[in-house]
Amino acid sequence: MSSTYPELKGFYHLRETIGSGGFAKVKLAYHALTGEKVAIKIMDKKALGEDLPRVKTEIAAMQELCHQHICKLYQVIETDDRFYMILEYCPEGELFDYIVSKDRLEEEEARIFFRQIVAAVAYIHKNGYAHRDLKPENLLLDEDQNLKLIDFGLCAKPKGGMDNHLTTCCGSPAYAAPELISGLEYLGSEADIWSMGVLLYALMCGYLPFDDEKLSQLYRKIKNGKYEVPEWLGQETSELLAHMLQTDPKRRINILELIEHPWLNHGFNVPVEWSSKYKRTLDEDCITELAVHYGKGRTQMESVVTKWKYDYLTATYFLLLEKKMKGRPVRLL
Ligand SMILES: CN(C)C[C@H]1CC[C@H](N2C(=O)N(C)Cc3cnc4ccc(-c5cc(Cl)c(O)c(Cl)c5)nc4c32)CC1
Repeated sequence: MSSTYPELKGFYHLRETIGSGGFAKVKLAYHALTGEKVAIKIMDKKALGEDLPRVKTEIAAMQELCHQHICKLYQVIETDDRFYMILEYCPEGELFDYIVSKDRLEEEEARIFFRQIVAAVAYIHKNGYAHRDLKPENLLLDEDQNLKLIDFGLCAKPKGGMDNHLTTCCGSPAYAAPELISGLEYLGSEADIWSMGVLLYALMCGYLPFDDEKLSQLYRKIKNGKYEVPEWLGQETSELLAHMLQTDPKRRINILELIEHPWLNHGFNVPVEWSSKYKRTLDEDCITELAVHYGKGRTQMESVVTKWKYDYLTATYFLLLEKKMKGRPVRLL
């Protein structure tokens, strides 16, 4: 098998295919030095065709974004024919399937998930990115039922910052903001808020606020902004949704108001923790273990790791840190 993917031999032990998305195949694998599970997204350059830029966009974004509710990128391998992205493994799959399996979520469970989604989106906006394809299919569940945001292929980092407008119409139609589908200039942050409104509705209803087989009809419904409010939503949830699914982007709730919104904070005495739990400073124990393993001095090890080349060393450092955060021994095999 490893002859098919020679670049992985000795570094990762490949297992079964766990999913495929468009132009990518995702396989389960074990990182040889730590024994930790990873997901490897494998893309064939020829098959990518004009989607090649999306891969570069996704890689660049994920190398910059390091957050507890964003799927972690550990390593990138590029060959003449392929891209490999070594990613954080999320065994419970897509949030989409979880909602379908439960028909719809109770308010308390929806709130826990939505706080994690808002935390991830606040973090990427703070770092100058708009995701532009927020939907339950792009939110995965890890083994602790925590959400991890994926698929940054359509994200944008507007030149000059988030106050600058975008024009490309992209993302999934049912989650797309009215200004985005009208071909108008739009702000990525405002479009993401709309998509999160559709997401919250889908979490609590199990179906979409705007839906139609005919794309032109769907667009008309989105621009009209009218949707059904089932009685189980309750007053406060309906008000929040109305403020997120506001067709005028200038009157739509913004991310800072969203973080403070009473609905998000019901039963919580701490606001949404949107900053990253990953520290800027290197973890001593991980550096020590790496230095011993590679027979180098600590200082030399630190300077090599901080180059963040997203090579096998970067992956090994992050996976050692993962082991430490899960209370497992910080040891290389
Ligand atoms: C339909 N989608 C657009 C793609 C689908 C591919 C399989 C994937 N998956 C699954 O479907 N399991 C059932 C298992 C699974 C486990 N861990 C994963 C870890 C990362 C990813 C992942 C996939 C893609 Cl295409 C990415 O761009 C990124 Cl950043 C991350 N997918 C995983 C994954 C879920 C999404």
